Amino acid sequence: MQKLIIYGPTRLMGEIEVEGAKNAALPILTASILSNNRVIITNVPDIVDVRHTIEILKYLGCIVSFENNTVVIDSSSIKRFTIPSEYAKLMRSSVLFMGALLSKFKRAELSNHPGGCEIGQRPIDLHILAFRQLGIEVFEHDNRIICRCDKIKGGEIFLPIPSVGATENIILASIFCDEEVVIKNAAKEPEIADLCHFLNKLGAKIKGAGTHIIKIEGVKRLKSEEVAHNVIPDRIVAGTYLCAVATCGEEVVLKSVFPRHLDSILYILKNAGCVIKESKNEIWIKKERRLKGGWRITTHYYPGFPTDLQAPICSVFAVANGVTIIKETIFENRFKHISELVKMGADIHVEKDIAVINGVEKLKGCKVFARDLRGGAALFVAGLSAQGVTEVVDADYIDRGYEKIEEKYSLLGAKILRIKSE
Ligand SMILES: CC(=O)N[C@H]1[C@@H](OP(=O)(O)OP(=O)(O)OC[C@H]2O[C@@H](n3ccc(=O)[nH]c3=O)[C@H](O)[C@@H]2O)O[C@H](CO)[C@@H](O)[C@@H]1O
Ligand SMILES: C=C(OP(=O)(O)O)C(=O)O
Repeated sequence: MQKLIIYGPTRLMGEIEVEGAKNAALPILTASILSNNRVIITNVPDIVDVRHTIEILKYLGCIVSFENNTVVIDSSSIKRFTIPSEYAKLMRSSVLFMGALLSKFKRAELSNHPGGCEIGQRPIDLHILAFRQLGIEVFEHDNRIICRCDKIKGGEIFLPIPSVGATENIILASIFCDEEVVIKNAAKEPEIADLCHFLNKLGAKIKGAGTHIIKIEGVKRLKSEEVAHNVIPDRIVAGTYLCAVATCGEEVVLKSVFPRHLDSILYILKNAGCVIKESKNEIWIKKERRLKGGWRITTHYYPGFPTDLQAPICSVFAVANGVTIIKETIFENRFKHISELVKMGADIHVEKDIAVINGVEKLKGCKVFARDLRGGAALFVAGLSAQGVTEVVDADYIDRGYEKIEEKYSLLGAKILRIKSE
């Protein structure tokens, strides 16, 4: 078990490089099993979910190395098409191996419902319905999902919800489809566009990534040459830095970032009183005065306000001036950080999917429990700004998606100690 001890209050100053995106790296690493040659993926964050994905790749038979944020994968000796329960349970993105293995072997088995943070029910009904539309037989028994097909049919698949995972799984399963597959109401998240960019480098024919209509023209085979790909910057990690500066104050430059992926949060922070300047790959943020609350923030699919930044933005407005209302529309159980923020002195009330935040002057450090990845990040941000010592217990959740968080924030002046215990 990991604990982070944060000595607040902190003012954050300096420059920081934003790491590669977890939610792009995970599907890209999964998709690499389709390649006929070595793939070299750079800018891969060194986080627990990436380590787990590499374990799965090795279990399947791939030869994988991971050094200096670069993963090299040789999948020529891959022989298995089953993801055992202990791996499936580790993280949500284990479900994406279904689509990739179906393209590779026309068979796939996930021996458990995909795991990950408990932020809602997170069914996979849309993935399964879509697979069936592609002509794949899907059997479900207990939590096991077994898929097989002779070929992947083409056709139109309408998603009633623009699910990120379902969009990615359909794309992965359709690479060798007989006729064109058209996904309507596809998710538009930049991480999906990055996955498609990588697959096209491998030789797939995907058009429309980043829009609501994605078209996959089946190919007979992928190219045989080695492919390299650099993962896009993590907009949620970048957004968390922005929230940290907006909560604690002072001046930071984020480097290696795509500002256009962060429009929704930049809009709020600028209007709340942060001074922000952007260039192509950098964001400069300065916060000198207490921010103005009084906002209504609703989480939405991209390019709306991301659910993954809902928890960190709660910490920002917990200490702003005025009442801010936050509505979580994507996941049913994503307010677990609120009771912990209240322990730190925040004045927040939750009613179903709405959190009403009445900003207080200051938070005070105490012992708090991370219950999921971004909720843990929110407590971390709150701890940086709080008076005194904050102990974030179960920081293992944070390690799923933030690379060496205490080292990165120490570079900006934070004082943080990591304690590992059994
Ligand atoms: C690894 C990864 O990329 N994770 C991201 C991905 O998760 P994930 O791919 O799991 O999220 P989805 O976009 O699929 O989920 C959105 C909503 O659709 C529902 N749903 C989804 C699939 C399905 O078959 N049936 C169904 O009802 C979910 O319960 C949720 O309420 O997108 C989420 C929404 O931006 C982010 O919070 C996660 O960080
Ligand atoms: C919910 C998240 O991840 P996952 O879908 O992998 O659980 C997240 O990144 O905030």
